Amino acid sequence: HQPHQCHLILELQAASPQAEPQRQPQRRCRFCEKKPQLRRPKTGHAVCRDCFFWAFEAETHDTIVSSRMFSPGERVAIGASGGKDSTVLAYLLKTLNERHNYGLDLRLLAIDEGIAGYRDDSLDALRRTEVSLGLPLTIFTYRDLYGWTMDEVVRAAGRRSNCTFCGVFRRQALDRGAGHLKADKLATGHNADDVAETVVMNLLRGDAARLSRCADGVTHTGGGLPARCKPLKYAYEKEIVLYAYFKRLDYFATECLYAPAAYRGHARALVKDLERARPAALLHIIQAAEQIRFRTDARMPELDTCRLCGYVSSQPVCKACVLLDGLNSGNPRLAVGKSSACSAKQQQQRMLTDAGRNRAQCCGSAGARRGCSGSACAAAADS
Ligand SMILES: Nc1ncnc2c1ncn2[C@@H]1O[C@H](COP(=O)(O)OP(=O)(O)OP(=O)(O)O)[C@@H](O)[C@H]1O
Repeated sequence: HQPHQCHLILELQAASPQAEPQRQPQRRCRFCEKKPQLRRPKTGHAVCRDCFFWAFEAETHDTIVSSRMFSPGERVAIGASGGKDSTVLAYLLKTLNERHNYGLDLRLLAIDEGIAGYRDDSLDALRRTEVSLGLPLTIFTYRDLYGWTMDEVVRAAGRRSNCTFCGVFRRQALDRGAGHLKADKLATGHNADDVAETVVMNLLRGDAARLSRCADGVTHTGGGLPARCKPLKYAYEKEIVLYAYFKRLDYFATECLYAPAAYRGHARALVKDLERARPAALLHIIQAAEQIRFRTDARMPELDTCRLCGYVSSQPVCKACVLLDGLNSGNPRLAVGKSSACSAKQQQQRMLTDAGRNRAQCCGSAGARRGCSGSACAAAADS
């Protein structure tokens, strides 16, 4: 485990019953006769290691069953980065699939964004997980899908907007990867902290459309894409770290070299603060978001398909294609910036005209086979 994760473990151990003189030390685990080894960050219960495993696994099973996340016979692509959340997710899905006979065909799906010294190392950890869990791993790279690595994007666009590029590309890359694997579902390791942050962020942005679905355990993207599932949506990040630690799971613990997005950082700090004051706050934020109902006449964006790459989009041209166009035309910042509705429309119109011309000149439907890296051709290659 890397230093910052060890720090978290020490912090958690410091909060354990043995180390807390002012609290009455508990002699017995909350659920059995054994000595407690930790205090659960989520519930405050003093528990032994085995009962912690049992509770954590039972809660994940309950999340899966209560939201009817999977059906027997489905192929599930697990978005796996080699980090703690997705490593725990892969381990849990394999364990629960066998224990409860879900009947799922599990695959590991990784996206290599091309960040030297970060993703290459985490993929090494993931390859070890592939072997230890015996789940087949497929890796897609930004370089192959978009013609750019994130290191190159950062060199071209600077560090201010790197999370925008990376997030938009990764979302689509995971959809494309899952489509390639013919997966029915795409499971990700988003945990309770991630979901609570997203709820707060969407609330602060006044983004009603995203707020209405960001706390759902299963989200249907439409357009023939596999539904996205979050089996760890009620699992606290601290408990995921403890679970991985006690199970001795092999994962890569370093943060991305390109700092996290500024705005999400505010939401994260706020949520962590609230959790410190009252641990149940995370769950309450998620449960509150699940209950929100929108007026039936509220205008929601209508989902369609991008006319360039064929993936789901609420605009004629999707965000990934717009960002890619900015990079390829040497104007990456323009693509990220908040352009007026009018100039955004003009840019999309120009892209559609250019794409029509290019396709007629070089690609057609056979373009993908000839190695064109344009997004329209990449989509044709996928389909
Ligand atoms: N490069 C990737 N390849 C495949 N899946 C990914 C990748 N990056 C993120 N994901 C999926 O999205 C989830 C949330 O991503 P996020 O960027 O928040 O990472 P994280 O919280 O560090 O998770 P992890 O600990 O799994 O890396 C991950 O748990 C994983 O399922």
